[in-house]
Amino acid sequence: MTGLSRKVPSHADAVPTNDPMSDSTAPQRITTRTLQRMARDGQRISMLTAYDYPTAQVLDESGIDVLLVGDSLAMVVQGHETTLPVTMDQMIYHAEMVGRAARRAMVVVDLPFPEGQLSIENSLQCGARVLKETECHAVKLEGGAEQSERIGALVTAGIPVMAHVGLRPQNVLVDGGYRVQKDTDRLVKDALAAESAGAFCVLIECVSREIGKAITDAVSVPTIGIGAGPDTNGQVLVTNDLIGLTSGYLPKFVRQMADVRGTIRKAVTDYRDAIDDGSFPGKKETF
Ligand SMILES: Nc1nc(=O)c2c([nH]1)NC[C@@H]1CN(c3ccc(C(=O)N[C@@H](CCC(=O)O)C(=O)O)cc3)CN21
Ligand SMILES: CC(C)C(=O)C(=O)O
Ligand SMILES: [Mg+2]
Repeated sequence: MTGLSRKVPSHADAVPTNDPMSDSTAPQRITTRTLQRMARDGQRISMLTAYDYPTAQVLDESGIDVLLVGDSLAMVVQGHETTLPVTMDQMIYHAEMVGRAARRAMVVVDLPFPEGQLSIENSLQCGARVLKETECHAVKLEGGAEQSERIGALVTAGIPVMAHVGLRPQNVLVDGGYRVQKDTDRLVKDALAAESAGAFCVLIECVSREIGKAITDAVSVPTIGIGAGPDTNGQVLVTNDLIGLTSGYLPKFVRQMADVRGTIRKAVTDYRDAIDDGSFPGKKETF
């Protein structure tokens, strides 16, 4: 432990305001500046994926700082083998639900394959759709140095960008699988290029602890790791992995903190058994 502490904020921390147009019970929204201040003050940033309204609501109420409408929804919600099939329209549909639910958290939306690889103008259109059609606040884009120009154009247009370096799941077919990334020089260069281009934060996936620290030391924007060790400014996981809703293989970096599949299975089999033996509906559930 490093003695760093993490205040768990809640909706009770709402900042009162005299503005009659603003909801005085609303908690103060996490922004790009909040994240930068947290990183500077040594306060760790928590981030999780969210794909729907009720889940986003409970994550937001629990004090998670950043919600990610990840393109992992292709795998954990849609049941695809990779993140490649999910479309921009589908991302928008889920981003609408998550944006509607989040009151305190900043909400970031992945640009799905291949929207972050086509023309810069196309990426601007996608980023603008996220800001105009959903109540979300930023986009995330896989890539580093080679994405500098695109990141710059998005930020200039008023669209905040989180860069995603290290393992890039949208490259899985080229790479032939998900591998820990080892090229320190290239990874540090990617993060520095993303920062210079205007990214407000760098997400680092699947690298050694040493590389996670080297990147965090090299850049002045916050870093958020997934499988990047404990020295990044924040951590992110796929919520379904965290709560035990994912079936099958879990990456080494996951800590499964609950067994929601088991909880649902028990509720559902209890329900089935209660129908079976005639005990449901009982007196209390009958008019
Ligand atoms: N459910 C889920 N969780 C995730 O974290 C996740 C997704 N889906 N989909 C998109 C990407 C893909 N991710 C992955 C998937 C697998 C590994 C993996 O198998 N890693 C190996 C390392 C192999 C090596 O040693 O190079 C491991 O052992 O964890 C890593 C990241 C992270 N993302
Ligand atoms: C794994 C995280 C970082 C992500 O990009 C996603 O959920 O799509
Ligand atoms: Mg993603």
